[in-house]
Amino acid sequence: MSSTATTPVIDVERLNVEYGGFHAVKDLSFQVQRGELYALLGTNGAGKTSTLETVEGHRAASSGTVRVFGQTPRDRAAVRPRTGIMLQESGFSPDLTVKESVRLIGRLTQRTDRVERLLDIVALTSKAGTKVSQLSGGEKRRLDFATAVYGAPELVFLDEPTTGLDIQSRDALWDEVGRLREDGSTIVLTTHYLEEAQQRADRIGLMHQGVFHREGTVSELTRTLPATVRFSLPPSAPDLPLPATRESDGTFLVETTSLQKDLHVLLNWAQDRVVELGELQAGPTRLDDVFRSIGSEQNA
Ligand SMILES: Nc1ncnc2c1ncn2[C@@H]1O[C@H](COP(=O)(O)OP(=O)(O)OP(=O)(O)O)[C@@H](O)[C@H]1O
Repeated sequence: MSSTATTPVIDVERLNVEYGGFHAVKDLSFQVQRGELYALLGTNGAGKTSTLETVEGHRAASSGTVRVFGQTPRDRAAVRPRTGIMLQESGFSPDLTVKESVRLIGRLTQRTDRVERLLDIVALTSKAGTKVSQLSGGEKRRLDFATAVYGAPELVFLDEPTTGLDIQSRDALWDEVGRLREDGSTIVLTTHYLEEAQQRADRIGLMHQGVFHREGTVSELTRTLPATVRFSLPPSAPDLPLPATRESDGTFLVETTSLQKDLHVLLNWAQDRVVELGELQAGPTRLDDVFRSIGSEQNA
């Protein structure tokens, strides 16, 4: 591969963000490659917004380097036309209509698109002439998304994009993200909905107190923690074939790093001894568990 092909879309080297004496982001380094969906996740106050604002060019780093498309994001003229941004708080003028707001983004970014196409994606066609101030919270989020993906930018930042959206809107949003990715766009996502990140992210940076607690693919992050099997047993059940702990609600919990094998052992045992496993649930480690481990590792 040529060096251009391997140049990351985002390259952050030893980024520090300080507010007065408070060190919010500490020597953070990461890269996002072209076409990746990278999720920046973390506990409250971890430093995600501070990091994103710096990468988006809205905030100067205290030290370290940030490159977007190989250039400094502070050079708005170079980076803005190639970037779509959906912030947590929209900055629309309340007096503009939905259609005018989308058009304005076209002028600001110098990208072209069909306003009708975008309004259709976010189901705001019937609200095209409505003022932004008269939209519901979810409709404003959808308008934010429409403007972020206007003109299919090469890089799209989605800051908690699905907060407050109904299921139809979420599905439509992820469909459009899928289309953008097919065309090679790079997506940076923050969300507190861990399932979304687990399903969709290629890689995750999990921040805590200004540093990465973990970084990697979903399976790299979850691999270090056991999967779980839960079930209840009738009172007279024989001894279990593998170690389990009894929870306060009477159910049994098996923690395992070999989910398939141990589940097989358990099911065979139940079949042979005609034992009914009630409320049986088996599942791989979830990102929630990785998040919870942040607190327990600290307390250990
Ligand atoms: N302007 C500021 N002045 C002083 N401290 C700040 C400022 N902005 C953020 N901080 C602090 O820096 C830390 C990181 O904040 P940041 O908003 O980057 O976190 P976050 O990961 O986005 O959190 P959340 O998930 O709660 O939105 C927090 O402790 C916050 O209180």
